[in-house]
Amino acid sequence: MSKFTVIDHPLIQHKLRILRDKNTSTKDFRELVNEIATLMAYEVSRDMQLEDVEIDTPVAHTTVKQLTGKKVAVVPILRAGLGMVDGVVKLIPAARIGHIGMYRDEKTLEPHEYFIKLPEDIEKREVIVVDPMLATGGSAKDAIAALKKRGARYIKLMVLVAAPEGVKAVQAADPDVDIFAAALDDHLNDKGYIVPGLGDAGDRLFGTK
Ligand SMILES: O=P(O)(O)OC[C@H]1O[C@H](OP(=O)(O)OP(=O)(O)O)[C@H](O)[C@@H]1O
Ligand SMILES: O=c1cc[nH]c(=O)[nH]1
Ligand SMILES: [Mg+2]
Repeated sequence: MSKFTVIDHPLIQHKLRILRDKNTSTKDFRELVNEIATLMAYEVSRDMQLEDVEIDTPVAHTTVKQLTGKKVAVVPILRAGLGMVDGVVKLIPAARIGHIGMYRDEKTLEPHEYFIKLPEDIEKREVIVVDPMLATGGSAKDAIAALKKRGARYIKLMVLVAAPEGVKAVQAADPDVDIFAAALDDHLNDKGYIVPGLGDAGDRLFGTK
């Protein structure tokens, strides 16, 4: 079974409270999604490997740590995942970016893939899939399956708001994929929206409704 971690740092909780408010503007919503993504990336990257290297400071010769190991690819699930990319890249500037386009049919709640473009060496990279919302889990599961089909092996999923249904579904389908969320909400309503949630993340990010 994969790990499910809620990163409930006070700064994240405070920013998420503003994000959830229906009166928050598109401009603020966009900024906050990126800010929370940056704070979460700090924790999501905690297990990155380090190696010892020797350097000279102005005062002495010493052994220090530097990053080694796998390079990173950030893969947003379009559209809403795009809102988190800059926030993650702020901390991991050398990351490559892949894109997976996915929309959820409003009636059936089934996900449909409409675009995919990944870094060529995706099989060697640690992949951080980003999407603000994990609802039924259908979109995340299909995105992960599309990545695995193309060779990706080291995958993490980072979301802002998760529903218990979505966490369970991804853990069952992908026991190798650790999930990180800023909050675990209560349930899904009959339209597949997370309750209390924050509404339609894509529409709020891009101002389309
Ligand atoms: O867990 P699920 O039940 O699959 O729902 C979650 C998905 O729904 C939203 O995308 P949406 O389909 O609204 O597309 P958008 O990002 O273009 O708005 C959200 O950003 C997730 O990708
Ligand atoms: O609550 C939800 C569920 C799916 N997608 C969203 O954007 N919000
Ligand atoms: Mg949407």
